[in-house]
Amino acid sequence: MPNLPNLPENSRDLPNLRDQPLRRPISVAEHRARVAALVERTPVVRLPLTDCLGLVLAEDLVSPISLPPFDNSAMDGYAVRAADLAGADQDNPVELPVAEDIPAGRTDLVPLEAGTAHRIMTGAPLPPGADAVIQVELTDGGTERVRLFRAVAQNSNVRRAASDVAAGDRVLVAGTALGAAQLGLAAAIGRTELPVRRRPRVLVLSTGSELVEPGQPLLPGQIYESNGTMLAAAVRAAGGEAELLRFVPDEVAAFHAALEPRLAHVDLVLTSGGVSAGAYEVVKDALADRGVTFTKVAVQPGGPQGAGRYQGVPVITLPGNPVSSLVSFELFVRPALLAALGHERVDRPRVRATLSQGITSPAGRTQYRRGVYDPASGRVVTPVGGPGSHLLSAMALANCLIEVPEEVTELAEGDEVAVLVLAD
Ligand SMILES: Nc1nc2c(c(=O)[nH]1)N[C@H]1C(S)=C(S)[C@@H](COP(=O)(O)OP(=O)(O)OC[C@H]3O[C@@H](n4cnc5c(N)ncnc54)[C@H](O)[C@@H]3O)O[C@H]1N2
Ligand code: MOO
Repeated sequence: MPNLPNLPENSRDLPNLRDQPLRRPISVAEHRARVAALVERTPVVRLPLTDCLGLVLAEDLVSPISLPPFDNSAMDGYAVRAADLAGADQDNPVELPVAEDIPAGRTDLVPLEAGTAHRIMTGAPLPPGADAVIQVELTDGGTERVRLFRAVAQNSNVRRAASDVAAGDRVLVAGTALGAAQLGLAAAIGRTELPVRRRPRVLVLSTGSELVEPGQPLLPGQIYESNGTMLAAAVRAAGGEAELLRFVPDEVAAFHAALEPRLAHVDLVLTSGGVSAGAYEVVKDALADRGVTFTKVAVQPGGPQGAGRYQGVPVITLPGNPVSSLVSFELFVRPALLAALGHERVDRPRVRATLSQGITSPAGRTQYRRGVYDPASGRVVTPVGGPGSHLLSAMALANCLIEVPEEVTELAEGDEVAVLVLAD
């Protein structure tokens, strides 16, 4: 019998569905704190700027140089002495000889003599003696002699050295998230590497004897493995490195054989499936009483959860239903990964919005319904799909989660709700 856990031959020997002690579920906040306490900050390393996007600066960044490093032109035009253009206008242009041509990148500076102009390009160094630049549009563009049709004030179109950054300035503080502008600034002051906390290495392990590799034919009872792809993407989007291990069957021995050789290389193990109340709960069977605590969390979706350390390595066990897996990643794992990287803000933006239609929610559980939030339409949020945790296509249409508090069982059209914004 392919792809089945070790079924006893005699069905009377089948394992029992688990006795579930009727313990009160723990709150979302409690489980979140439990997961957060498990995942430590990663060590500080120096990485090339190209590898730093989305990471967090671990030390203040001090500039060894000024920006701009030299006085330079803000326009394509002519470097002049403003006094030489006094009184110039369309009808009475001033005509000057063009003594030099200064493209950007020219490094030998010839002083500007009074009564002359240097043709100069944007970003090129201002010659000593010049105190203004007149843009080419206000001239006849001459190369030997130039007619200048406007007077200019001193310092016009001149970008002074150090007007952006002075040598010795602290340009970024430790804890800054590195996006395009911050990485651009680091390069502009001459850095090739930055000190950052390295990406947490996460083993994403999907269990389930029913799982088949996408692209292969499906037999009745089989489905394509999707949580691995999804959770690995979520890990990467949160700044982690994901190692993906799919198709671990619902057999404890196979689970251990797959997991153990990888433990030494990862900061966190993230499993999906095998944690609820069935007869073949491989993750629970393999890890309960070995450092991982399995609990019910008062949340929908994402009720059955586990967290702990196995052989010293943090393990978070997510439920197998795809929407449960991703919503619990959002609530519990993503904040922990961001904190491991040193991010100060680990939560999604939270906004108030108005429901476009009524929804219901189970008592005693915080519900996270998938929604489409449109800030342009007066902050309206529209639920997509129902509450079912298999409704992955609705999750793929959603850009937010609608939070319904534990004690609320019914909301009407027009009611105000809290929304966690996942994407624009
Ligand atoms: N008697 C009870 N049954 C269930 C309970 C309960 O409290 N009592 N909880 C339900 C809830 S809520 C959830 S969520 C699920 C969680 O179950 P498991 O974590 O054990 O997950 P599985 O049973 O392995 O799978 C659930 C579902 O998801 C599909 N799945 C699993 N892994 C993948 C994957 N990698 N890619 C795509 N799809 C996957 C799997 O085929 C199942 O359909 O338990 C409820 N039951
Ligand atoms: O809590 Mo389960 O995670 O809803 O389907």
